Amino acid sequence: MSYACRLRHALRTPVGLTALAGVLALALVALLGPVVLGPTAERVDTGAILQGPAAAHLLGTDNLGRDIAARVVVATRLTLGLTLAATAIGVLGALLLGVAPAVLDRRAGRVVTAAVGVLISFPGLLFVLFLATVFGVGASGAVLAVGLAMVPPGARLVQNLTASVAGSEYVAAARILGVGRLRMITRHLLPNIAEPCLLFAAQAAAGTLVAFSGLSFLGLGVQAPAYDWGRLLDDQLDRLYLNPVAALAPGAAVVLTGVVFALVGEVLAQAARPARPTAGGTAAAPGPAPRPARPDGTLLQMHDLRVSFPDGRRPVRGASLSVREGEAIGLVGESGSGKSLTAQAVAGLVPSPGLVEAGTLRFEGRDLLAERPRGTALAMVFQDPMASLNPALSVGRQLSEVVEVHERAARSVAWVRAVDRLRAVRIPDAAHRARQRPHAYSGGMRQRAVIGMGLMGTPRLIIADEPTTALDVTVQRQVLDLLGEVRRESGAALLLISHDLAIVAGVCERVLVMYAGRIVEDLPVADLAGRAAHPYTRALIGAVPTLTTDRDRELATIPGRPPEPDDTHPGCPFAARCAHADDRCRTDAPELVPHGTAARVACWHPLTPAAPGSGNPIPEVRDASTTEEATA
Ligand SMILES: Nc1ncnc2c1ncn2[C@@H]1O[C@H](COP(=O)(O)OP(=O)(O)OP(=O)(O)O)[C@@H](O)[C@H]1O
Repeated sequence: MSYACRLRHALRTPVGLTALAGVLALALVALLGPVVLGPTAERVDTGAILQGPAAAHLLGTDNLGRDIAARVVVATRLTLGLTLAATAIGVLGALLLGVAPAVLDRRAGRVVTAAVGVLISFPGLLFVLFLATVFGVGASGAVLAVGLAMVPPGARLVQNLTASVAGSEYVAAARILGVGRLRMITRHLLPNIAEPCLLFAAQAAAGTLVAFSGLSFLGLGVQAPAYDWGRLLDDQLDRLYLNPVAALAPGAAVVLTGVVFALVGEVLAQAARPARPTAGGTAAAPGPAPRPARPDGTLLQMHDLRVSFPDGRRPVRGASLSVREGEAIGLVGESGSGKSLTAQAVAGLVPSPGLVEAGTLRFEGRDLLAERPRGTALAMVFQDPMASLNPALSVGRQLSEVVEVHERAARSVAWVRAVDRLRAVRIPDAAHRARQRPHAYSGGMRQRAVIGMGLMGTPRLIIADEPTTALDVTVQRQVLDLLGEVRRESGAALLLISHDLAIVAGVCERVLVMYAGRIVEDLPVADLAGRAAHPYTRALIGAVPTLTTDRDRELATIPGRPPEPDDTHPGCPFAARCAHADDRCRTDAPELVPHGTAARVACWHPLTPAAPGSGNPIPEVRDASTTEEATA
């Protein structure tokens, strides 16, 4: 549903109708008031000075005999005009300073954040009075003072909101897509923070009205002969006990208008509220023309990859792997072993302040430490499809954007391709569904849409990081089948990250086992059951439930815990949990070296192949029934 549709819907609610009536009434009074009652409000009548309420003068008269009711009505235009001008300054300033840290480079962003932090520490009222004095007494000085005083708290709010959106996967995906700063702000950041920002703007308008009236009341705002509600309040306050209605009327006008502003904010925010979804993501990166991969067909070449953080954590400690054209490789390991960071290092998505170093990190022959992967050659599918889809954009728009940005394709052409790709990933009624936003999709459909997004270009490698973990077991199989199909049809290679050996065994040809930031074994899937040589791989296999697992026995678990990412012990990281470890294992770390004809292992005491039939057969892909049995 478009914003206009949601706004129409919100306006039909009781709050919406009240807000609409209030806005219409204010607009009417502001437009027609000075025209109809202007002469009455200005007419001096020395014969009727300081009169109380009567039929001729509903709220009485002032010290020049002017009709107070007419003056309150006429003052509406100036009061609203000044309030809206100050609010516009405040909101614009808040948006500019609030979004800046997310799009500027890190140092400039920090300066802006620090400046806002300093400004916000001044009490608001003092800040207004200080600025009003700086800009001079008068309406324009007061507009600037009130507007600028609103900037620091607004900017802090926008900064916080932007930071949460900027950390999402769809923004990361857009960033490596090469989406420009302006587009990033208008398409990805602002639409997703619109709801709280609109509420803030409405509250700010109400606050501005009060602040403005306060300044005029203090004699720092509007100056005679001009008048707004604040000035009228000031004029009548000393007669509060003689003619209370004359003093209260401008105050009541301020309160009622503030209520209308608040209602308007609620309606706008309601219309901007994205129905909260769930999402995963696809990322593809920009770059020049394709370069052939290495002649031996190696697409991704990684040697001694290290990812570290300034706090001393070193979650990836020398991972080495290679992926050849069209190959499907599974990367398995316990939670925290560094699988995701390895994938993020390839895509250039390691979160700040993580440091990525490597002996070699090449994709299509291109050094990834120096340049980004080419165009749409690399597609990423993340775990949570909702986090990688922008909740404020239709799914079709998000897919089209990939080719609009990369191939400068016309919108209509990009849209046709988006619908086609959604159809390819079996989204039913794709033409209609493309116009919907992600919340209207089921979890499985979202993940399929994310895979479709990866297919908008010409991916040579798809990195799927736990793509089925967030999904219901019944749709896991569909998504895995789809990944396999996509790979066969597009010829792309697949790096499938999972903590679940069964999933990897069902989809991949080769398995890499990761432990404490290193690859400890690399072997064909067919060898998993009987020929795994690393004790850790054997233990992982032993922990996989199968259809023949005795339900009355507890599943095998690996005793002990993996080392923490800041652990500095020398030797094999698995030594403390390994039944075969000796002194050498505890002091020297083994390298990943060839083992047999088709495998590599990092172990001083690789195990000999298990006797035929004694290995734990890995079930193809755990489906709903197996999982239920396993957990029963
Ligand atoms: N942004 C970060 N800052 C500091 N440490 C981090 C950060 N991201 C990850 N780590 C550390 O790196 C370790 C490995 O993280 P990673 O996400 O790569 O593990 P994983 O094997 O993918 O595990 P999981 O299956 O749970 O996602 C984590 O345990 C954490 O200690």
